[in-house]
Amino acid sequence: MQRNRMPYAPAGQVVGLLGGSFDPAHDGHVHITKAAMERFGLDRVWWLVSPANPLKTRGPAPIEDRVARAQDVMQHPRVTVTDIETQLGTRYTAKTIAALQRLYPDVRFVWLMGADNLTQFHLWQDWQDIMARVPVGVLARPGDRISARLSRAARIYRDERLIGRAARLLGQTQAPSWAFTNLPMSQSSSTAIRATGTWGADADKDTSKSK
Ligand SMILES: Nc1ncnc2c1ncn2[C@@H]1O[C@H](COP(=O)(O)OP(=O)(O)OP(=O)(O)O)[C@@H](O)[C@H]1O
Ligand SMILES: O=C(O)c1ccc[n+]([C@@H]2O[C@H](COP(=O)([O-])O)[C@@H](O)[C@H]2O)c1
Repeated sequence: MQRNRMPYAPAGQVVGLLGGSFDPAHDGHVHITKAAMERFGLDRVWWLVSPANPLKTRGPAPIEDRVARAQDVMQHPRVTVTDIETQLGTRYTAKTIAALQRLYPDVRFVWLMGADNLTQFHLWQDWQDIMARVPVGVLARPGDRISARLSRAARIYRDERLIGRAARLLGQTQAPSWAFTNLPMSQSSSTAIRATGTWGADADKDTSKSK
């Protein structure tokens, strides 16, 4: 893990940021990461294993455990699993992105998320500041394709959406801009894994989505 060490990215590269609880990481995360690199023209992706999602009431497993699992699951030369938010002392995405832009002024960042997060994106702290700072790449997720497209963020930023092949230029565009990509969808979810009782101290008690 890049513990106490910030990851490297050469000047001019486009780095996708996939923030998540990763409680635990699964093949759906791997699938959208590879798809995002290809569909959005990213040079690298950094996974930001979150100290805790501000909108989730359920406390996640210890970050060391989540990072270790994420590193087992995600092995790719252009993907780095990080605990950047713990190092920066940030929990809110807007603050994390602002800090990264200060630290890496020559790198272009793209925020990545599944369609379920676009649906509630307008509830995130300073979400319009995130839109103003970085292009956003959204990946289809089972059950959330329609609600994401009807979401408040999608409606407000309707004219800033890159359609079709233009999405490959996402990292080169000036924010606000965003793209939604359809892809063969993965049914995997951390909630489902926790429900099997194979992950986390309280996994067999937690069978419901805690968002
Ligand atoms: N199967 C999937 N398809 C598309 N996006 C996904 C998928 N699984 C996770 N994501 C996205 O990856 C990011 C991190 O997800 P997260 O760590 O919360 O996993 P999760 O499976 O959604 O967890 P939980 O079930 O606990 O809510 C989020 O932006 C989420 O939307
Ligand atoms: O900044 C916020 O207000 C905010 C609210 C909800 C979620 N997020 C971030 O969204 C990412 C996805 O969270 P999760 O729990 O769905 O994997 C993760 O990086 C969270 O920190 C951020």
